[in-house]
Amino acid sequence: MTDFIHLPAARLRPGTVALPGSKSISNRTLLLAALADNDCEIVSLLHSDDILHMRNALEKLGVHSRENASGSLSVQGCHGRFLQREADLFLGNAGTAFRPLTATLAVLGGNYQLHGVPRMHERPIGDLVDALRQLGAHIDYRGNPGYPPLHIGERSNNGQSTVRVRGDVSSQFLTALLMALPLTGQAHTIEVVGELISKPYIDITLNLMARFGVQVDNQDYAVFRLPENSVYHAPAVVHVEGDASSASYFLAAGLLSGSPVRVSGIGRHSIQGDVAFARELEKIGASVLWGDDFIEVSRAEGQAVLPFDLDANHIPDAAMTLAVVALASGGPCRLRNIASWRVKETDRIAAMATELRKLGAEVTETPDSIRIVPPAQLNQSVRIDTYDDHRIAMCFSLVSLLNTAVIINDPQCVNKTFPTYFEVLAGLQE
Ligand SMILES: O=C(O)C1=C[C@@H](OP(=O)(O)O)[C@@H](O)[C@H](O)C1
Ligand SMILES: C=C(OP(=O)(O)O)C(=O)O
Repeated sequence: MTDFIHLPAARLRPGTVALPGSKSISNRTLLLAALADNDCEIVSLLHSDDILHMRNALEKLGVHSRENASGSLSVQGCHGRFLQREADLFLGNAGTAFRPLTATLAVLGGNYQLHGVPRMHERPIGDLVDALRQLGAHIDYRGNPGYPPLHIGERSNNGQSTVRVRGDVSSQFLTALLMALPLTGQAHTIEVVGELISKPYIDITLNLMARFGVQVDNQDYAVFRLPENSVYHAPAVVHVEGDASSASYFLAAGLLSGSPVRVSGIGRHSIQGDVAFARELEKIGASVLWGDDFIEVSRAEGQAVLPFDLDANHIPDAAMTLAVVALASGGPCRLRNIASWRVKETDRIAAMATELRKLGAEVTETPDSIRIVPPAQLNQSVRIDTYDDHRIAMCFSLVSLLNTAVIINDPQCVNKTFPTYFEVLAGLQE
């Protein structure tokens, strides 16, 4: 039986949402804290499936952590070497756990099985495996070549000091390599082959590595140099920012409803590229207020939501929210340079096209873009399928702010990054 949530057409009151922690920062911080040569307290960590997969994996690898009365998590660093040299790790559909753990375990060596949900076994990892093999890593594909599940064995030698990795399928391969290479103790150069996508996620990686004491020289996102004798050393406390991709639903709600909606936990100094979503909203009619710890979006009376044509490569996750905003724009909209959508939780270009058409939009897809012509009037009470993709569930919930009731199938898929999403959205309603 399909579970679903019925969202009646709704109006919002002005309100504030305290964002859950950033998925990208939470999983990077957990791994770096685990590898550090000291202990670290992590504040405002995200609680969701993707983070549980990383935490469970680290526990199986022998990393001790403790939840404090305040809700923070203390992690005991393992000095760049896991106690457990054999483990079977189930990582769900968490790219930010699967890719970095693959690189870390391949560099450290051992006897490890890494697997996930069926969709994870369709998400490419070959470019990362090819890069790790240049370092002498032993990795076998246990299913289809180029995809999980993987077996990781002992590393045979120190391999090359210059490693080449493709950057045009997922930036997570480069992130994984960057975080793992300091564990060799040697100097390394990474050369990125092909144009790197999703660049702002590399900024998050480099920012957090620097906070853990490892400075990487970034030459135009094409060549990265890591110094020898690097050791991760944790700051006493790391505060995880609110999740900027999760913020996109509420910021869009501010534009669509016109009622001021504020998100707290991120602000003008955020290290997450997805805060650029607010700037894109500003270009299409939003009024945006930037604080140190909040972003607020509203729309002036009489101001329309405008159509757009955007290269969204820098904000692949938040761009899905724009695809739904397009329904309110009164004209053709296009999102370009988003080929990576096809290899994420589902084929997101195909899925968004199918679901937007149910609402009456005319949609054209290419291998790396989507064009959306909104209908004069949206179809009522459409059932949106979610393809086990949290972002499809969250972005289509915004249809309820367009005088249109909508049904979202299998809404529990939001557990990947935002388990309380529908309660928080309901809390903003009049
Ligand atoms: O490094 C990260 O934290 C992420 C990188 C992005 O993936 P790609 O680099 O595959 O686009 C993004 O879509 C994902 O949700 C999180
Ligand atoms: C692509 C995403 O997830 P992952 O970290 O699994 O790649 C996402 O959250 O939109």
